Amino acid sequence: MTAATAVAPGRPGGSRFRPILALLGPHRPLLLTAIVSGVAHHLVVLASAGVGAWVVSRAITGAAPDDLRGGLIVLGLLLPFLALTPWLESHLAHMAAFRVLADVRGRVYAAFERLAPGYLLQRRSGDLGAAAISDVEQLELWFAHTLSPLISAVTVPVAALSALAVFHPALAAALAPALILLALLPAWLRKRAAAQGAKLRAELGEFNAEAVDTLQGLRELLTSGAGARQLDRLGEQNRRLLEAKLAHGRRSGLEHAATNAATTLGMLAVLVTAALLTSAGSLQPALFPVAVVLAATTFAPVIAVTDVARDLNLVIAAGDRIMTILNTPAPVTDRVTTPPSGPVEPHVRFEAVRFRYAPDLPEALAGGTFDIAPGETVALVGHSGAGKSTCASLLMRMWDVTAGTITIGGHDIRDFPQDDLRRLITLVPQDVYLFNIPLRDNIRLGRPEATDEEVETAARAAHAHTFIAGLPDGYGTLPGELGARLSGGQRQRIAIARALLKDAPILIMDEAVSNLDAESEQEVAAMTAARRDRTTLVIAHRLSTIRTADRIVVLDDGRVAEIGTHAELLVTRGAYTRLLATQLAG
Ligand SMILES: Nc1ncnc2c1ncn2[C@@H]1O[C@H](COP(=O)(O)OP(=O)(O)OP(=O)(O)O)[C@@H](O)[C@H]1O
Repeated sequence: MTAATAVAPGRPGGSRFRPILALLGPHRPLLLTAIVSGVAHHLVVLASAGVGAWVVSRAITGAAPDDLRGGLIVLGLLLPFLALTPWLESHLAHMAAFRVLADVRGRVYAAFERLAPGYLLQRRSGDLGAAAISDVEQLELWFAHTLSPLISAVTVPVAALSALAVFHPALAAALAPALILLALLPAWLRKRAAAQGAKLRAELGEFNAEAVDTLQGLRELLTSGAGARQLDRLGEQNRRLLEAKLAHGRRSGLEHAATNAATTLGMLAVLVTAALLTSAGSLQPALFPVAVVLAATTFAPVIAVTDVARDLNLVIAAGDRIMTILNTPAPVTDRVTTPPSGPVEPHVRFEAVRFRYAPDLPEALAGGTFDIAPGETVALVGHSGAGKSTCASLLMRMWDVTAGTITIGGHDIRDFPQDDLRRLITLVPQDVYLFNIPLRDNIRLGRPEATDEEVETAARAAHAHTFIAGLPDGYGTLPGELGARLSGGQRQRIAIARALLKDAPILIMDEAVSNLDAESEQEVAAMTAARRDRTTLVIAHRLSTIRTADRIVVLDDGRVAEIGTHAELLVTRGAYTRLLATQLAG
């Protein structure tokens, strides 16, 4: 799925905002108070402008100072509210917005974990980064700068129109068309705006993904001489992003110009009507400036909201992308809350396991049955795509089997809560990811409470201590500082130290395919240490690992072709022998 297709289809009308509003959660009262303050602010501005204009027009038409006192007292009383209400609105709206943003960020990252890895594999990490960071940031526009002005933009014109109607209905009638035009403008352009917003956010996500890809693969690009080509791809994506931004800007500019035209027309209409009414004697001369000032003040909240409304399409698109992530069902869910009672024997069994990654894809596993007895090492071998990694992923419940069962100690793995299941299993992957925290904390990832001594003991057993101790900062070294200076083997030994420290009874090892020739004695020794007394499933590529395994399961196109020891399988001269001849390194 690309970023573009990850965007949920547009929903009509106000329902487009409902999911975004639902993100408010417990911060609703805070935002409501901000909205009330915002509306109060605009009404106070309207009232003070009207009263001010009235006082001025009375003064210049020769009213006695005593006649002005009432108006001046009202102005004095309104003054503190004029100062206080905008501050309250901005402060509370930002407080609510930032809290919502923090909550949503947390929920998006929690969703990443819940969806891992099935959904994440289908989306590019740069695009996910965009969802997690910039899409969430985009919501600030809605919560801090849109909701309150939106409500003011409705209430203030209603109040102004009512006041004008009291002066003379014709004044209200003169102002109404411009206000209606302003209200309809965003609605007219909404469809185009929504499509542009979705496209812009999607192109931004794709650009992020492309940029992250380029940075992550910089070494490969340089060594394969593909740097210029990748730069072209990045340039092409940049051009598409620019086009999306320009289209968005063009519509935005058009909306801005139309807003100005409607405002000017509305002002003119009120001015002309008031002049005609005054000269006809239907409006007190003192109310002429009041009517004009009221009309002018009415437009301020409406213009403020049309200004932000121009970018609302981006908020909707960002909200859609976030909701897509939050609403995607997890590929695996807990069906129990407690694990089976009593000790669990680390005996793993795959029983007629069938699995396909999606209903329209062929079966990756088509009925595999095999056992790994407690303490036994089983090497899973087979050609590329035979289903080895799929077996490991299913055992860790990254996905659920389509048919058949996987059991540990006789219990279906679906009868364990996922956290309990993963406490029983540790994985040493092919590509070890090291977080940019000290090596010692990288090692204690699975057991944060482990002491420094325990970390060192695990590192010694994994034959990682000598090279770590040789680094200037030893166990305090940040992997980021090391850059690419750690070899694949060293990374794997750190992963083995992690596994040893976690001390789970079941171990899955995904042996590195690369650098088979560079296999060091230390790595072999580390692997042997990790396997000792553990039920071990090795996705094996090295002949030395395979030969020392207790049993070998040969997979062929998702089926178990043969099971036996190295010596036994050599005798049968079947799939294993053919595999040895063509693929396995010694
Ligand atoms: N996330 C996925 N989505 C769809 N199909 C997948 C996915 N992962 C693997 N497959 C497919 O499932 C089949 C088994 O793949 P798997 O990765 O288990 O093979 P493997 O034996 O581990 O291969 P290799 O040695 O190359 O890693 C292959 O046809 C592969 O293309």
